[in-house]
Amino acid sequence: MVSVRHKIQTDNEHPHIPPEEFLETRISLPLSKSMSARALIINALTSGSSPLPKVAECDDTDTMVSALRDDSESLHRTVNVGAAGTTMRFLTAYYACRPGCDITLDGSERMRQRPISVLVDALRTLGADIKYIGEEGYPPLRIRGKKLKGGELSLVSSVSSQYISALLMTAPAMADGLKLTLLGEITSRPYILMTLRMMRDHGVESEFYLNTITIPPSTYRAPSSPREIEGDWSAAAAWYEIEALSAGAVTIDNLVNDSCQGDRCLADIYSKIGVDTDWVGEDGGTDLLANPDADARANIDFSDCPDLAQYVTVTCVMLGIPFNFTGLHTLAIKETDRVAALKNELTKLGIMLDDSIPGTLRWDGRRVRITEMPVFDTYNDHRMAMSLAPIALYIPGIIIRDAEVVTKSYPGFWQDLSSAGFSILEANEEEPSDSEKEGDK
Ligand SMILES: O=C(O)C1=C[C@@H](OP(=O)(O)O)[C@@H](O)[C@H](O)C1
Ligand SMILES: C=C(OP(=O)(O)O)C(=O)O
Repeated sequence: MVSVRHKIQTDNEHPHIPPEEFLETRISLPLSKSMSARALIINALTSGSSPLPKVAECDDTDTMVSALRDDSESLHRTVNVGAAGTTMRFLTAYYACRPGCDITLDGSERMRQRPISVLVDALRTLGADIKYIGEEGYPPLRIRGKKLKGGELSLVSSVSSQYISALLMTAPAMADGLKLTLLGEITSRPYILMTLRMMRDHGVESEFYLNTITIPPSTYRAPSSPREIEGDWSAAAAWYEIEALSAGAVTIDNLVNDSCQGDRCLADIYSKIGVDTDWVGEDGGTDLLANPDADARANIDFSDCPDLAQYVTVTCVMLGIPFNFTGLHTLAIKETDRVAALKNELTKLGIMLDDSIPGTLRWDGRRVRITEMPVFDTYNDHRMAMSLAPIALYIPGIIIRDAEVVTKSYPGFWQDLSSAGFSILEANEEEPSDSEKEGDK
């Protein structure tokens, strides 16, 4: 639990930012965990020695690194992926097509509630041997690896793109390759394109025409120099939020404009709610420049970029920008039910969000005055902690419980916030009661 303050003092209703307390910082973001996960799986599927780029240093990537490292030592074991959904889904397909392995794949309590049947059904149709150990449709899984037959398959694509990426990366090793027809709305499409692009870097061509992706049987080839893993655009969201709320000077060192990460659309989203991006900023960095619009209203579809929703929601409520967000149907099966978590936590700021239409979140701009210092819960979700922390710019002294959750994707988050001028204090778990305080005297 940490208490987050910033030098900027405001009154809650009418935030003001004294010029002498100007926020100025230069940040180097953690590397993309999505690119890292793909680089690691593709590298493991590439025969011979393949140079591996520098990957992210965070819980989700560490889990994947150790699972794949231990893979050469034992084919029969239990692998626990903790809270890493991408790792869970990618390893399921990886082990299913790895002849000779017999793996029990498990995760955190929450992972056991995150559905995986779309992927398991698909892999079984392609010839895989996978059994549910506990509840049907959810981890843990027992996977006995074998050469998969592959072939033609139709798949519901509105639940998670991770199932699709997992199948695509293992497709070249299938006897007949894979012809995958995506049914329904495709969620998180840019992540699928990232997968295909990184496969192409390793010599595997594919065709994505209308809603069908075709990958012939083929082998991955090591590129002469591997694609560098970029700074994480999803992690940049906290800094766009900080810039929007502080109107300070935030420079980011390692953002790629022509990125293969779909969350690059962050720059476009924030240009509509008050932050411009100057790509050729100070000393080669990217400068974020607040450009507030008093009449802004935000209508945003998050189906291509679900990981940005929490940051943009908190930004809008703090800036008083009414919104209508759509494409949020997958948020219920992430680290927590993110819409429910946002609704709960923002009531602590006197804000009522409306999620009566499934997959949407709306706010009409009204708030009621709060009288208590908010103590925020984080629901084992790194993005709850990171999106709520910037509220300290308006309400110094907020408390964030279980602040260490950020290590899932951004272990240096609190350190980076400190260097930007926030003061992060360890808060006592239990406030002393009045009688205890009396007794101390
Ligand atoms: O493939 C990936 O690297 C990811 C895909 C997205 O998940 P969904 O496809 O389940 O939306 C995203 O939310 C997740 O953080 C990372
Ligand atoms: C949803 C996320 O991760 P995962 O699905 O990999 O657990 C995330 O990082 O926001």
